Amino acid sequence: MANHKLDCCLCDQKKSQANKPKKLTIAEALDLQSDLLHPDTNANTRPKRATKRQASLFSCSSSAHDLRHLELEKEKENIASPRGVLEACMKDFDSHDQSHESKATCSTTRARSHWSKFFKIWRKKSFKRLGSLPPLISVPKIPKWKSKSSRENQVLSKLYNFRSSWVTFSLSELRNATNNFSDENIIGRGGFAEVYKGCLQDGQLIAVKKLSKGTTDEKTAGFLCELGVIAHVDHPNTAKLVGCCVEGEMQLVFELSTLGSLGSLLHGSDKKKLDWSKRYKIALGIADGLLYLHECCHRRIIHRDIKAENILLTENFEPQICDFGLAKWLPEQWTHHSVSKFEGTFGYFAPEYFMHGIVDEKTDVFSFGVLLLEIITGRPAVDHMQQSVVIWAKPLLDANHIKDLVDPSLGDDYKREQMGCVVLTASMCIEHSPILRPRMSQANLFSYCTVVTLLRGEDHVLKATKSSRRRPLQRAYSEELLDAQEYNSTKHLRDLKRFEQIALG
Ligand SMILES: Nc1ncnc2c1ncn2[C@@H]1O[C@H](COP(=O)(O)OP(=O)(O)OP(=O)(O)O)[C@@H](O)[C@H]1O
Repeated sequence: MANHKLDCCLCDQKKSQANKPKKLTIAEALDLQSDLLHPDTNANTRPKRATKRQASLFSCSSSAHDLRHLELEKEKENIASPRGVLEACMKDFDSHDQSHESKATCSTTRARSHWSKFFKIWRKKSFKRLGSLPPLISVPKIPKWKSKSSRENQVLSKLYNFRSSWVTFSLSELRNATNNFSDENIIGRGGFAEVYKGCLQDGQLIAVKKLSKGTTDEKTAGFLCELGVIAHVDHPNTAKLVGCCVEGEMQLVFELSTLGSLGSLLHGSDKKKLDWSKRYKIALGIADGLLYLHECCHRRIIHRDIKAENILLTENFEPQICDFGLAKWLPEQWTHHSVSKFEGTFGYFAPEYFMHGIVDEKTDVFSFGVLLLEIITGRPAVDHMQQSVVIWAKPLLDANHIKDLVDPSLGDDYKREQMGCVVLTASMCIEHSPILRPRMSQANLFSYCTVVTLLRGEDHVLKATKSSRRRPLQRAYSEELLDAQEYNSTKHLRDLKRFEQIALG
């Protein structure tokens, strides 16, 4: 699960260790982020770090842990978050058995009632196949006077009728599928999980994400968060959940993406497989997936960990966004979500997230811009010298030196017009002011810039956007914040210093 801390491993630990973002101290992270925000800033004006580094850096580690704990507690109480909804209803279900009255608590909201029924069925295991969870807005209001069984039947019929199904697996089924979780079947390692390749009895290839790292609380929280979000997600460019298992360790089962992650291809020995047409297809697909999460699905979802390792590739090089362990639902009326703890992957953090803990669509857009730079240049977000691709690329982007930006392994083998569109999109997405960054509906403009895309009939994004419940174009909180103050270099530096002080206690 993606509960990264700045002081812990910042990316998955796949066999190829080369070119991976490295473990950074807070001070190093601050320096890098300062560079990222101010490539031109004189080194003397950067936050000093030598003495701070000596200050026991990882007192910070324990305070971060405490903050995480606090955040978990807060989220448990917040029924607007997937974790909150799930846990509240698990609790309600427990108490339901002891007292008939407590049922009323759960039925105070349709959402909680819905989840409560779900858990009841799931735990009793009276059947194995469940419909994926319908969007909460579609759950019918059930009059309180109706009998319990009548209400249950209505909810169940909704569950059955809702789109594709996912399965509750037994541990023995997953053991059989993965050769008893043999090391040879491991295809990925993340901060909190090992991922095993497997094959079900009917021949379906699967990836089993076994949450084996972290405390029980962390594992449970990560499992509930990812399950709560992914159950609402259904798009060609998002990972496909097959089911889950709660026997032994908690496990999520996905369709196998045979080519693994974009990160492992782009920064590994199989880079040659990624010619320009594939890279372009991948960029378009990720943009479609992210647009769907932000603006077209039932919930407004901020992924919070868009990076090359979290983009899976099917055998046709169709990208699928995975790892929803950090994802947040934002209620419609919320301008943003604030976090007090930094989770995600260094090198992909938007400035306003790093400085103010602001999470909204624009923070994902920034990460998407970094990802586009990786696709164009073939460089990792942060290389083994801890150099950020953003800092490296910025002068070349500003001077429009496209030839110097392009991955040397591509040579001249790319379509100029497509490359121009992707470069332009990347440079817009990594603007340090979120106001200047496009939304995904705009970031996706590049998919309409080329004849190739139009010939392929990829107007589905436009259609999807039109047909979806369009939200009024609300200004993001980060936009308001930066509008209210002229965000200049001096203020950036002051913010950096303040953050350093908070981080170092
Ligand atoms: N469905 C899948 N098909 C193929 N490989 C997969 C699949 N799911 C995950 N992987 C591999 O496992 C790796 C880790 O998966 P994932 O990112 O979900 O784990 P995590 O513990 O949440 O990681 P992180 O530390 O990034 O949060 C991926 O980068 C990918 O290489």
